Parts: sequence; structure tokens; C-alpha cells
Amino acid sequence: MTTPVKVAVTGAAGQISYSLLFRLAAGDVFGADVPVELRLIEIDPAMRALEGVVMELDDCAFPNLVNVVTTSDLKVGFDGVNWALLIGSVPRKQGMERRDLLGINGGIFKPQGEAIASAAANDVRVLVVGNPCNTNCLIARENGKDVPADRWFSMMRLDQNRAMTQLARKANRPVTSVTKMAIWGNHSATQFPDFYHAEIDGVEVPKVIDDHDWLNGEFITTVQKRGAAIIEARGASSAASAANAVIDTVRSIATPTPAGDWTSVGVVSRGEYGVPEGLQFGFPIRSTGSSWEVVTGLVHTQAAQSAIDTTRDELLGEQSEVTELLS
Ligand SMILES: NC(=O)c1ccc[n+]([C@@H]2O[C@H](COP(=O)([O-])OP(=O)(O)OC[C@H]3O[C@@H](n4cnc5c(N)ncnc54)[C@H](O)[C@@H]3O)[C@@H](O)[C@H]2O)c1
Ligand SMILES: O=C(O)C[C@H](O)C(=O)O
Repeated sequence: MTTPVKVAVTGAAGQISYSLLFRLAAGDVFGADVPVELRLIEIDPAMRALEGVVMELDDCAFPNLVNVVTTSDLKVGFDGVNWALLIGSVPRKQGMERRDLLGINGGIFKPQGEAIASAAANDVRVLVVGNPCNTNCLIARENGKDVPADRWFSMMRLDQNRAMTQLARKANRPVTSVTKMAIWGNHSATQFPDFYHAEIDGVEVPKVIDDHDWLNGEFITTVQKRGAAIIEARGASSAASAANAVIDTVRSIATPTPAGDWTSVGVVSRGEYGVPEGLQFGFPIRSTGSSWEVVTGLVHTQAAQSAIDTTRDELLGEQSEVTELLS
């Protein structure tokens, strides 16, 4: 039998996990023929709710789900895992920016980074979802230095998917016709959804959508503020679409990127596009399935470069707020 993929999920009794775990167990991420072990991590007060989630997993009789472990002990939870999906943290409420969560959530990611470095498998890859996800990822990465820096990711894919849908709708084309959708910078209201380099049916978006005022205005702000719009409408932050983006992200990292496309993920900067080394920054990347590289050589307009500088500066500001958690 194939060796199971061991996946740790923090915040396993929360809203995102409630959409995610069943798809992980059903084979939506690693394939229908790959066994999966879930290692579900929660804080003690949520353990009873987690028991209920596990009962439901049992009741699905998923053929590929070979084992489920529940724990509030990080070393047990991350023991031998190939993937760690760090979701557990507090979501923002209406009127807050994600950065406002740094004081509440940042501290969660230091011990998690340490525990991953000491307990996970040698090939572990980590995706941080809990907000503000780029800076939380930076905290975890800096505290888990035994794991190479290129194995730590933060989630920009929900923004990518949101942007693709907006462009497809405007052009009256299917969403599958949109490629090369880069989201630069922070998963926040300063992110830059780069319509200049995106393509519809292989043609640059500004040549397909002639309403450039919409591209430069409503398109960008809709994507930047979509999370807040969902909180305002639903009374709770996005969950099913976030879980879907987790699945898309892991697949995009773990499988080769199709020719002529790229995917957006927060990764460690090596100084590309003037982003300071070490910042956890949303870039377009291409993956081989086991390694990845930032897409280089893209030329930005002055407006695009200025937007990238703004989101970079915001991330530098977040970094300076958490210096005590970085060592
Ligand atoms: N990056 C993105 O695109 C994106 C999208 C949506 C939501 N999010 C973020 O994901 C996070 C989770 O959202 P949710 O809707 O699932 O929230 P939720 O409140 O429904 O669930 C969070 C869960 O995390 C658990 N938790 C809290 N601290 C923990 C810890 N130290 N260890 C393990 N578990 C812990 C809680 O008990 C709870 O069950 C939030 O920070 C939210 O803002 C990010
Ligand atoms: O907006 C939020 O706080 C939740 C999430 O990051 C989102 O983008 O929907």
C-alpha cells in the first residue's frame, strides 16, 4: 500500500476546517488513490466540538482516510507530517483590518514554527492561512529555521480566484480562460491584483477588457475588499471559499504548474522586484511539484510598481510590529 500523506490541520474544529477536512479525506488534494492521515490540532476548549467533526469523518467512510489523530499537543500534532495547514486563529470582525489581528494571533505561530521544525517529516511543507497570514507565516518560519525557508507558504489563492472570477465575468468568458493572475504583496486591502500581466484566452487583459477605468478602479478594490464584503454580508469571514483556496494552493505547489501559467502564493522573498529579502510576500510562482521559483522578468508600469511598493511597505510595517516574535 502507498505510504499515507500525513497532514496536520490547526483550528480543525473551526469554520474553514469544516469545509476543508472532508475534501482532504475524499482525495480532492492528493488524489483518489493516495491514503491520507489527518492530524487535527485544536485548543482544549474546542476538543469536544472536534470530536463531533471526527464522528462525521467516520460516518463518511472515506476509503482513503487511514487514520485520524486529535490533539492539543503541538509536537504530537505535527509528528511526521508532510503538510502542515495552519488555520487555527481568530478571524476578524466587521470594521477590523486583518493586521489588527496581529496582537491576538501572532503569538500562536511562534510555538507552531518551533514544533514543526522539531517534529515534522523532513519534506514538510507549511501553508499559513490564519490572518494576517503573511506575517504569521514569517513568524512561524523564523521560529522553524530547521525547515528550509522555501517550504513556508502563505495563502494568496483566495485573492487569485476572486480576481479571476471578476475578470471572467467582465469579459463574459469562462473562468478557465483566465491565466497568469498574479497577486502581489500582502493578503490585505493593499494587495495588488495584477491585471496587466493576466491573460484571457492568451491575450493580455487590457487588450480584452477595454474599460480601463474599471480595471484600475472597481476591479482592484473589489478584490482588495472582498473579505470585508463577505464579513459584512455573512456576519462571518469566508470559510468554504477559503477551504477551496487551501486545496487549490496545495495542489498548485505539489504539482507542476501548467505551461503558460503561474500561481500566486506568499513565499520568502529572495529580493525579487525590489522586495527585501526574507519578507513573506505574494508573488507569481511556477512549481515543478517539488521546488518552485518566482516568475522573474515581468515589467511593471509606474502605477503597478507604486502599488507593489505600498503593499511591501505595509508588510514591512507588520514585520516591525512583531520583532520580539522573530527570534
Ligand atoms: N488567508 C486567507 O485567505 C484566509 C481566508 C479566510 C480566513 N482566513 C483566516 O483563517 C483563520 C481561521 O478562520 P475560521 O473561519 O476557520 O475561524 P474559526 O473561528 O471558525 O476557527 C478557528 C479555530 O481555530 C482554533 N484555534 C484558535 N487558536 C488556536 C491554536 N493556538 N491552535 C489551534 N487551534 C486554534 C479555534 O478553537 C477555532 O476552532 C482566521 O484567522 C481567518 O481570518 C484566512
Ligand atoms: O477577510 C478576512 O478577514 C477573511 C479572509 O482573509 C478573506 O479574505 O476572506
